[in-house]
Amino acid sequence: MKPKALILFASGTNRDHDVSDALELAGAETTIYPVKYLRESNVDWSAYQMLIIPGGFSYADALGAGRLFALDLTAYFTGQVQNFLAAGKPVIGICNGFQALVKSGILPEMRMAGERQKATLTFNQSNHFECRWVTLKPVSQKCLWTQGLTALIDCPVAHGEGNFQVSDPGYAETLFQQDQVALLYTYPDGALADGKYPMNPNGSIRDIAGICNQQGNVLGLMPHPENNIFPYQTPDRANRPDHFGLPLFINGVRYASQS
Ligand SMILES: NC(=O)CC[C@H](N)C(=O)O
Repeated sequence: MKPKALILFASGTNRDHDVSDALELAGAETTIYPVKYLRESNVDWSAYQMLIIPGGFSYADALGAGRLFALDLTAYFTGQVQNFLAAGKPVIGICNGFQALVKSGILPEMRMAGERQKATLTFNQSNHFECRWVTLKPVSQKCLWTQGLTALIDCPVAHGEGNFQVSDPGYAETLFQQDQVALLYTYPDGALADGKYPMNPNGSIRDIAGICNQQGNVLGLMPHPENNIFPYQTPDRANRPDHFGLPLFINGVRYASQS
């Protein structure tokens, strides 16, 4: 049976159909629900095996990108989200979704009440919106989404607040040691970006493009692998035919169908 993916939509979300296409191509059945509808209905989230928080400009990025979407997750849907996390089901937040997962305290690890935030996503170092293609190296073997991926992924970024930073400089190293760094920004040949712009498009510490939680089921990433799933989407498809974003979604769907 195809695993069912629940895709959340808030006003201003715009990559919901893109991620839906990627997941369906990877073998899932998807439903896009406006959070407004979810608040007013009694949809049973436990009928879904995957939870997706897509990219966009939810609530016009008011008070900081992803912050109000984060409130949806922690205020309106606390129980459903906690159940998803506790069950170890695959969860992915892409770009605005990553911002929501970080600002809700779900990533990098579940934040307890009163605990200090260990990481954030802030304004790009360039001080402007970055819309460009980047190359990613999948790293984490703990993260179910990136486990076993060997090929680099080419895909676009499109964000103003994608600069991943940590409150304690040592914490970035901890994330590496705990195998929570899922994806890194690299040069097109896979060499680390080493902070160099534009390979690292936003100034993220240690070239971190995506992280997972300690359990490895929740992935958050700034770039958009869902926008490189068909050959015609790649600007350099003659030379780089093997750097699609689809394998990441196949991993998530495979895991969901086994559990
Ligand atoms: N593509 C996106 O999800 C963008 C996220 C957010 N609106 C930003 O600009 O940072």
